[in-house]
Amino acid sequence: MALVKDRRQLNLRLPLPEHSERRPRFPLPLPPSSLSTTATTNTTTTASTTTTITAADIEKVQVLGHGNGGTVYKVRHKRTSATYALKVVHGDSDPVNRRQILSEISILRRTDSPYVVKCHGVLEKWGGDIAILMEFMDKGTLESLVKSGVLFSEQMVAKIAYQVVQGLEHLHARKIIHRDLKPSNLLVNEQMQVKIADFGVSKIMCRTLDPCNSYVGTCAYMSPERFDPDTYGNDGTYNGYASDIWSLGLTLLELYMGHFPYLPEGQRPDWATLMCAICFGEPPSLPEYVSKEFRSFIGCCLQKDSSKRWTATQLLSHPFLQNIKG
Ligand SMILES: Nc1ncnc2c1ncn2[C@@H]1O[C@H](COP(=O)(O)OP(=O)(O)OP(=O)(O)O)[C@@H](O)[C@H]1O
Repeated sequence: MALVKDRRQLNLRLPLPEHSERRPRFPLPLPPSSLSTTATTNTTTTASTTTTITAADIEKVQVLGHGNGGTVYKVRHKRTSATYALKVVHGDSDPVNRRQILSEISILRRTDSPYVVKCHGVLEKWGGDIAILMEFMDKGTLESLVKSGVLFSEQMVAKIAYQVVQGLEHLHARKIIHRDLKPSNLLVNEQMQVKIADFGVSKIMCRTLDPCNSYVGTCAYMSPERFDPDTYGNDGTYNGYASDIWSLGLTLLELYMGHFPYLPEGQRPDWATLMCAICFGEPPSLPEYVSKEFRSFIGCCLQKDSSKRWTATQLLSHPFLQNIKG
């Protein structure tokens, strides 16, 4: 069932990465590749095949969206007619944005999961720009579906939850923390496959529980310990893995409720009020009529004390996700 609703857009970003992440300055070499990307400028090789794709092989079809410092295009491979998404960060863009796309490339190259958007390669110089060739997700983002009025049933939320938790388990096993999980960073295709995307502010942990005290990502989906590590974190630091799980809980709640759960529908967010609600208020909850499995699953994600929050691996065995086929 679809219901068109007038929705407000949350855009509460704290865009500056922690200081250490702003160095070194551009120009930077491309991160080492585990894909079979060629060294040739303007050339890339897909991960799954040995076909080499050059910039001349693809043509832009349309703009899909704009992110921080970059543009995502729908592109077509001229010979095969295969469709891809091409994320381009422009040559003259802010060094922070260039650093973020290099970090995103590095992370995408470490991942190989049906639940994480696939990187087919990197076009090192597309007219002076850096571009990532990705699989094309034809239904856009979960945010765009919510905004268009799609109402998600409990069953649909469970199917989405299963896929995102699988994606998070894959990332966390590789010590990758997403740090900006939200409906606009979850891509969907016609088969309702959901994949985690946008690793611009993600972090690869050197040690399992490295301190991770940076305010990056979107404030609205940040866990209490990211605002107040002393109260809700572990020895004044925060566990980034657990923080991704909090963002997952809020995201699923938003899908089901049709609006950002901390605010009544249509109310404009106010940063200070929101931060107080996250840190000092009770976590948002589901209406009474939902199943006990659904309520429990959200409760396991939205534990204010990060040490009580379930891990991605634990969530995969939660009753809410049983009987869901991947
Ligand atoms: N692989 C893809 N397939 C289809 N559409 C995509 C794909 N990747 C991105 N898009 C579209 O392009 C838009 C911009 O994506 P991008 O990752 O650059 O930034 P964002 O997540 O919207 O913003 P920010 O980078 O500021 O967090 C997305 O919102 C989505 O609509």
